[in-house]
Amino acid sequence: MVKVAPSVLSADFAELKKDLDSIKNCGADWIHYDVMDGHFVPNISFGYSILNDISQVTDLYLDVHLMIENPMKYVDEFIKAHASSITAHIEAFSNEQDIRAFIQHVHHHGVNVGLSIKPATPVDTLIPYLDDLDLVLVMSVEPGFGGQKFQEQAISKIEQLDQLRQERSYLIEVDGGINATTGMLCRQAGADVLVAGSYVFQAENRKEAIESLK
Ligand SMILES: O=C(CO)[C@H](O)[C@H](O)COP(=O)(O)O
Repeated sequence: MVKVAPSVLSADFAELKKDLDSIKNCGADWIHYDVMDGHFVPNISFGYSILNDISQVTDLYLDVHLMIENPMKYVDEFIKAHASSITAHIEAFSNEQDIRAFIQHVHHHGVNVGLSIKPATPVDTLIPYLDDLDLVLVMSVEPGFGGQKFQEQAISKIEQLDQLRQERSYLIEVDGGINATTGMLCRQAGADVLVAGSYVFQAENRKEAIESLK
């Protein structure tokens, strides 16, 4: 069954513990944690200290999505803050050696590792690394903000990633503009994890929203 990963970017930060408990009770599988630095994307969110606090009050899988320049500079802080997986953007690296070093480093610490692609980045850029990844994150909006419209080209990317893998060697995750309709299209294309921010957190009934994605 598909996993649902509500993005805490859309949570009420003054009521974070309450919101985390609410999405767990409503059937969320993972927490998606969007880290934005104001450079790689034009928005600033939160860092590793808040992740560490969250890790003390939930047992949900902590799916960290780094939308930052120089991911290697901060990765140890997110490992120490109990990330379950750490995904960085392939566009944030300047060469293949740095990408391989990042993957090896995260794995060395027993944490799952992923690479993400922006809407304009082709799946082919990921091919050299796929055998070493636990997760591939397809952005279906331009990273930076919640509440944007789903970009359809994500579907063919998910299909391509599904064809490239054997025995679900890596999970395919999709993020941005996910609701019951777009979520269904992504599932049919082969997605395993649906990130949903506004659709879950702004729903009148979060349980129904999460169930509609599953
Ligand atoms: O990574 C993100 C933005 O960069 C968010 O996770 C994503 O946009 C989810 O929000 P929504 O479901 O409201 O589109």
